[in-house]
Amino acid sequence: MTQAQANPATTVTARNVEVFYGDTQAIKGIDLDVHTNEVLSFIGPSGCGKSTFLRCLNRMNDTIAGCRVTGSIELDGKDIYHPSVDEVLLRARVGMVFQKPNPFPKSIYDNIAYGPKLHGLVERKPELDDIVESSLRRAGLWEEVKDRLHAPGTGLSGGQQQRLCIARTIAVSPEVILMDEPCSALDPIATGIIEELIHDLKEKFTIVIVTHNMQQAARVSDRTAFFHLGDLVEVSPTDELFTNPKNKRTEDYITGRYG
Ligand SMILES: Nc1ncnc2c1ncn2[C@@H]1O[C@H](COP(=O)(O)OP(=O)(O)OP(=O)(O)O)[C@@H](O)[C@H]1O
Repeated sequence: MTQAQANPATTVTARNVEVFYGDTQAIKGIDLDVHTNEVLSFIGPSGCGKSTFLRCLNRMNDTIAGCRVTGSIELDGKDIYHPSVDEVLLRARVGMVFQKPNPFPKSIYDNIAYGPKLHGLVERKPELDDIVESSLRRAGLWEEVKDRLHAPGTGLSGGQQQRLCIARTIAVSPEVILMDEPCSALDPIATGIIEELIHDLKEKFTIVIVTHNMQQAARVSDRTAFFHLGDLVEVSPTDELFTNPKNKRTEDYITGRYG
């Protein structure tokens, strides 16, 4: 085993994270490290807290009335819940792609250009053009849209729209990309394209993906975390989790005994 495998660099460190919606506890005392440049999948039965925990990682739960998060989450060793943290900047560093593609009602170009302009990442139009092109290329969409950059993003197919949303996330150079069931609204071909893209993206980004689909977790992720009733039951290298789970609850889930 190499040193890098023995001690992988960690981008996100979560300790004793609990989440409450009003008086109801959705997440119980979760400890988890997200390793740099890995793809980490969250799996588990509906309602087990995958999306809730994912949203803790860029403070999206702050936008939900009555939702309370306790414990600590650090990004590169810094507390993301510290009062001095600007949530807009945090969400640029920890970007998010949602279940349903949600391009802005703007042109393809402006969908990508919006974030870099908002965050003052560019001063001149040629630099912006470069970011738009490189983000679309990285998201595997450039060849399909390069001749219609000023057409509406909402005019693209569902799979193209999801790649546009990924390009929009990439355009502000995040460290982490959170994906909440990014393929659930897509057909199998579009899903395959996104899965290949996830594989390519991990070279540059750290990716955490919630998926309902165990085959998808097996295909795309380096490690998989199994959630059940608000607990993080097990996190293991993906092949180990599916072939040799450590926990009986994980085994019951992957063998289809519930879920
Ligand atoms: N906005 C909310 N207000 C109140 N309760 C919520 C809210 N969002 C989620 N919950 C509750 O928190 C628990 C965890 O839900 P969450 O959506 O995180 O689970 P999940 O594992 O992502 O489920 P699914 O796979 O069905 O998307 C559930 O009991 C759910 O009902």
